[in-house]
Order: sequence, then C-alpha cells, then structure tokens
Amino acid sequence: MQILSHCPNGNRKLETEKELEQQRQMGVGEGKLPLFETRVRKGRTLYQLYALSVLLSICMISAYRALHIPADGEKGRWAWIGLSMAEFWFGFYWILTQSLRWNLVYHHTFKNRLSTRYKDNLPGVDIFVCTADPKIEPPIMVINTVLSVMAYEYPTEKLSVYLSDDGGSDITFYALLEASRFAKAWIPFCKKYKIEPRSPGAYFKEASSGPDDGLREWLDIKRLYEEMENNINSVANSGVVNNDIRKQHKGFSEWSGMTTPRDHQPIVKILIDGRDGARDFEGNVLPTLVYMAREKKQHRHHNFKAGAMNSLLRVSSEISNGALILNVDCDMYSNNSETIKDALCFFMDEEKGHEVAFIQLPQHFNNVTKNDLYGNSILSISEIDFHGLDGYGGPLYIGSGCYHRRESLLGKKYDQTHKLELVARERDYKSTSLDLEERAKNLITCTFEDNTQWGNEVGLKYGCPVEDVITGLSIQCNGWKSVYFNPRQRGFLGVAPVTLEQVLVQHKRWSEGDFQIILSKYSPISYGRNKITIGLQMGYATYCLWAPCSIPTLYYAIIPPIYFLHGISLFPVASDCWFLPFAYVITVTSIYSLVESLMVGYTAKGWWNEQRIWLYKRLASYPFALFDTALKQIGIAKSAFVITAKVASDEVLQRYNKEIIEFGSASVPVVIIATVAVLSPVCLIIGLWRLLVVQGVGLMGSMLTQVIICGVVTLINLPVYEAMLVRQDAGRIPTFVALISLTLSYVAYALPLD
Ligand SMILES: O=c1ccn([C@@H]2O[C@H](COP(=O)(O)OP(=O)(O)O[C@H]3O[C@H](CO)[C@@H](O)[C@H](O)[C@H]3O)[C@@H](O)[C@H]2O)c(=O)[nH]1
Ligand SMILES: [Mn+2]
Repeated sequence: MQILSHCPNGNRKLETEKELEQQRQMGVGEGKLPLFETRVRKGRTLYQLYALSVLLSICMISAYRALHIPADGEKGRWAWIGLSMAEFWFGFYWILTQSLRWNLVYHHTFKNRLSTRYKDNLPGVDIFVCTADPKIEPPIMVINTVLSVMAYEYPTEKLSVYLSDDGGSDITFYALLEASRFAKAWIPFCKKYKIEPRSPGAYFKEASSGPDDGLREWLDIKRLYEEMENNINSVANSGVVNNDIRKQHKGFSEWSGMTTPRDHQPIVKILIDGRDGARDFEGNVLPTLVYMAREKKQHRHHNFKAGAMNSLLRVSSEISNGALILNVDCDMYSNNSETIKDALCFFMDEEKGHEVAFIQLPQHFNNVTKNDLYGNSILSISEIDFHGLDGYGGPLYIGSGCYHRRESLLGKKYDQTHKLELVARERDYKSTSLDLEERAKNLITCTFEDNTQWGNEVGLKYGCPVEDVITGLSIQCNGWKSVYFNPRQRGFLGVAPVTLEQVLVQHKRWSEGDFQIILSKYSPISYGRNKITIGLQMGYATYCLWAPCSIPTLYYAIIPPIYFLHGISLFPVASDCWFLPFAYVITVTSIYSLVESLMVGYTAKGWWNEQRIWLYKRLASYPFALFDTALKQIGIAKSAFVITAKVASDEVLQRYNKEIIEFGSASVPVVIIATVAVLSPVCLIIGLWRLLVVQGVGLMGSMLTQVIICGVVTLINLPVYEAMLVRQDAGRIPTFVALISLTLSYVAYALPLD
C-alpha cells in the first residue's frame, strides 16, 4: 500500500510506509504531524486493465446490435431493438459504477496525537437519536442505543444526548428515565473495565462472564440491567404507564391530556443536566440527557426524520450547542467507544480539517445471517463503493452513523478564507433547566418553521424520502468535503430487516428517494456541475439510477426466455466471433463480482444470495419506486416514510436464522417475483424440447445465450419453487399466487410476438 499523506507544507506527496514510520518514530515536528493519513489502494493498474477490457466488449456488443438489426418484417425485430436499449443502459450504468472502483482510498487516524495536542480542549458533541414508534422500535432497544452513546470515551461534561420521539410516547419517556438512572452505574463501569460494546443489551448478550478483577461488580450491574429491562418491557407490553410510575417524574404530566401521539404539544425534558453537576456513582459528571417530542397536529405534515433532525438541531442549540453532531437511528448502537475521537482527528487536523463537513461511518448490522440471506450487509457498498467515493471528494451522508459540523449541516457555505475551527463553546450557565426547556419548546412548534428557510436552505432538506443523501449532496455542493471512515472495530451496529417484504419496502424508499434527487433541483448532474467532481457526480448517479435499472432488468429476465420458447434467437451464434464479447462480459464480470465479494467477507453462498436479492429488488421494488415517483411528479402522491420494522415474531426469526426466505404474503411484489421465476423454467423446458425434437440440435448454438439466461434465472429462483411447492410454513408462497403466476406466464407465452 502506498501512503498519500498530506504534509504540513500543503503538498500532498507520496511516501512509502517505511519513511513515514521513521518520521513518526523520530517524532519529527510532533504537534504539526497530521492527525490522519490517507492511503490509496494498490493494484489499480490491474483493475483498470480489467475495466478497459470490459468497456471494449460493451462497445462491441453495441456495435453488434447496431449492425445486425433484423430487417423490417423479420421475426424478433422489436425484441432486438429493446434488447439493444437494455444493453445500452447496462453498459452506460456500468461505466457510471466505475467511479466507485477507480480510486479507492482508506484513512487511518492518530488519536494519540489528538490527545497530546489538544488535551481536554475539545469541542462539545451533541448526539441525536431518532425514534418514531414504540411498537416498531421497542423502547428497550432505543435506550440501549442511548446508553451506548452516553458511554463514549469522551469528557462527559462535553457530551449531550438527545432522544427525539416522533412516537410521542410516555413509554419511551419512561424507558429513558430508567436509562438515566442506570447510566449512573453503567458509564463508570464501562470506563473502568474498558468494555465494548457499550450497549448493555448487546454487551450482556455477548459476554458470558465479567472481567476477572470485577466479577462482583459485573454481576451487580448485570442484575441492574435485567431489572431495568424487565421493567421497561413489562410497561411496553402492557401499553400503559401506571400511576405509581407517573409519580416518579413530573415529566409524565405532559401526557395527562394527550389523546393521540399525532396531536400533542411540544415536549422537552432535560433528564440529566450536565451543567448542574449531576454525577454517576463514582462521582464523575454525567452527560446531559434530553427527551424531545416536537409538536404534532393532525393535519400538519411533519417531514419525518428530516423534521425531527431539524427540531433536534434547534433544541440542542439552546441547551448545549455542541460544535459537533452525531446522528444515529434508534436501532444503531455504538459498537466502538472511540469514534468521536476518530472523527475529531479529521475535523481538527490543522491542514485539511477545516474543509470537512461530515464523517460518515459504515452501517453494519448485528443480525445478518452467515450467508446474508437478504444481502443486508451491503458490504460491496461499505467496503468498496464508499472508499471509491471518498477518492472523489467524499461519501454520501446516509443517515445513521454520521458526524457533522453543526454549521455545515445548518447550511453554511465553505469559505476558504475563513477557517471554521471546532472549539468548545460557552454553555448557558445562568438559565435553569426549566428556562431552557421552555425556550426549547418554542423552537419545535408546528408553526416555528413557517416562512423560514428550514428544510430548504437551512438544516436537513424536506420532501425527499432520503433526506440524508440529498442533504449531504447539498453540503458537498456548498464546497465542503466529507470523509468515509471505516474502522476495524465497527463503529455502529443496527437491525437489518428480516423478511423479503421489509427488504423490498426499505429499498423502495431508498431507490425512490435517490431517483427523486436526480429529478430535483439538487440533481448531482445539473446542480452538482462544477461544484463537485465528475467522479462524485457519477457516483451519486449510480445510486440515483437504481430505480430506472428495473426496466431493462425486467426486460432481460422476460423477453429472451419467451423468444427462446418460440425458437427465435436474439443473440449471436456461439461459433460467431460476435459471441465473444457477450461471453466475455458475462463471465468476467461475474467472476470479478464473486472474487470481490469473497474479498470483502462474503461466503460464496452469500454472493449468490446477493445476486438473487439484487434481481428481486430490480424486479419487485424499484418498479414501484419509479411508479410512485411518476405519481409524485404529476402531483397525485405525497412522500411517505415507511419505518423499517425492528422486531419480528419468533417463528419468522427462526426461519430467518435458518436462512429460509420469508415470502409470506400475496403482495404484488411476490406475484412479480413468482411470475418471472415460473416463466424461465417453463420456457427452458418447452424451448429445449422444441430445439431438440422439432428444430434440430444444430440450432443449439444460436440459442446458447438464451438457454444460459433461462438457466441462471431458474437456478437463482430455486427457493421460489421450494416456497411454492414444498414448504408448508407461513413464509411460503400462497398457492393462489403460484396459480396467478402460472396464468401470467401463460399469457406471456400466448401474446403475439413481433
Ligand atoms: O417520521 C419519522 C420516521 C422515521 N424516523 C426515524 O428515522 C430513522 C430511520 O428509519 P428506519 O425506518 O430505520 O429507516 P432505514 O431505512 O433503516 O434508515 C436509513 O435510511 C433513512 C433514509 O431513508 C435514513 O434516515 C436513516 O438514517 C438510514 O439509516 C429511525 O430511527 C426512525 O425512528 C423518525 O424519527 N421520524
Ligand atoms: Mn433502520
């Protein structure tokens, strides 16, 4: 690996690792040495040769299509033209994706240098946790996330944690109250024994025994945690907070007149006020802890997570006003208590830090099965793509696990002449907690944002189902850079969806949101022009164009099989030299993707599963994103945000752990998947019969590509046939869906071909 480190004199120069190590040992100019280094991945030439060879083949495929269009009246002319267009799209899309592979960079931080140089002179950090529904997002999970971030290795008086509750639930409030008490024992325990992860739930699930020198304490704290867990779960299960509990905190009075969580006054409760010296059991100051539920009115749109985040920005500016902001979803606990310091290494680097607006860490999940049944770990994105984007100005902001500079998130433009430093700010020590709460409440009423730039020029942007990506893009267009930091000890772990339907729904939101960005005024192509690098524009486009990829994929999965069934060839004969580029692209890109997947940690079966889910998303999730975007464009539909479920029944979980796909319902996506799945083997069998018995084996060569397509689609769909024909559990494909799909396949067969 080569090291591309930036030197104090402002030049970026290439050095070998050895030289840098020598420098480090000599302590040359300690105090000026960078707080992080950047490495470029080796072996680029090999990759570039591979990419060029694929590019060449893609061009040859297009040339073949253009030169051999069937004449007017000849069979398969329109199918041919359609295939040419689909291939052209795939080729074009493949070129875009090169931006994610061309120039991978990796960062390494020097936290020791940060500590020696800045000691305690560190900025305040405000951590925002968002939750929206106590049923879908159980309060015990939410507070585990809260506790994990309260226990960061960071001066506690500089740490403030805010929970935004869009569910407006007194059960969540109660859980947070319990957490504020438990924190007094938990935080000192974590720090004393340096335990990881600092989500107590996750920790006790993994740790079968405590530290040798603190077994007693470990047992005590485990018992405390279990008590709290029981209390919270029993309140959550009963659905009501009883009067005894209500008496414990005056904050519960906020719920006395509340009839529905969709209509209530603004609530801000400072449960721990770091200023007034609230202390843990060891006598250390506790981090500030705040509960917030913004005002809701039946007919007022609340802009989902973006609205919550903007409210958090304002409330926190009143209470702690940290210069740094960390945002996590309520299911994504911190799995590495050092990442604040890592983030600071980028922000506080004397040479480059002032350009950086946000540091995104990868999103990993702690419930992914061995062979990643639903392709949830998206490792090719977190281990490759984002390192590639980083080489062109920085990754996307993808929500959870992102550190922001407050100013850039608020919409400030980057100014080269005016370096913004991250410094500790004076907190308001004069006002009482009550004063702060009252002032903060006024900032989160429904009308507060009326006639302001909030949601537009200021804060997170409204109106897009992926508020994070569009906001990050506009920050980058404001001149800022971002950094992708992927530490060995994973920064955050969340909960990935465990049924096919949930996966498809989640991807519909993402692909729809991303597609809307490219159509919006913030399109990375037009708005981003001359503001971000071309590599980054291309990188954004790969995500923004997920949704339209569905059409050529549907076409490719349906048309070649049907034409095969009818004995019409749409590809060159295997003995023809035009066959070579097709064969080359298919084989080489598949091998490449397999090897890459194995390298980033997939099993071979995991790779195969990912191919399947990739197909299903394109067949049965992205088309709906396209459709809804069209409705939205003509003004019929409004944006929605379907929250991803974080709990599932034991039965569903059992199947998930056995890696059995949960089809489960007779939804339209399942019908599409089943139809495509049924079509391929039917075409394969009838087509082969026709070829072998009627037309003669000699024609096999002209049909080889179509046979392969049918074969691969059939193989990848084996779980579908099993779910239709063999399985008896509730996750199977209902019989009448199987019948519908058979009927639809027949219709596809009977349709007149061109
Ligand atoms: O009205 C809402 C809806 C959602 N949320 C919160 O937003 C977060 C993300 O929601 P989730 O259903 O878990 O969506 P995911 O698809 O898992 O989230 C990813 O994608 C979202 C954008 O679509 C980003 O906001 C997230 O940060 C990112 O992790 C959760 O903490 C929710 O509680 C709210 O606070 N208010
Ligand atoms: Mn989530």
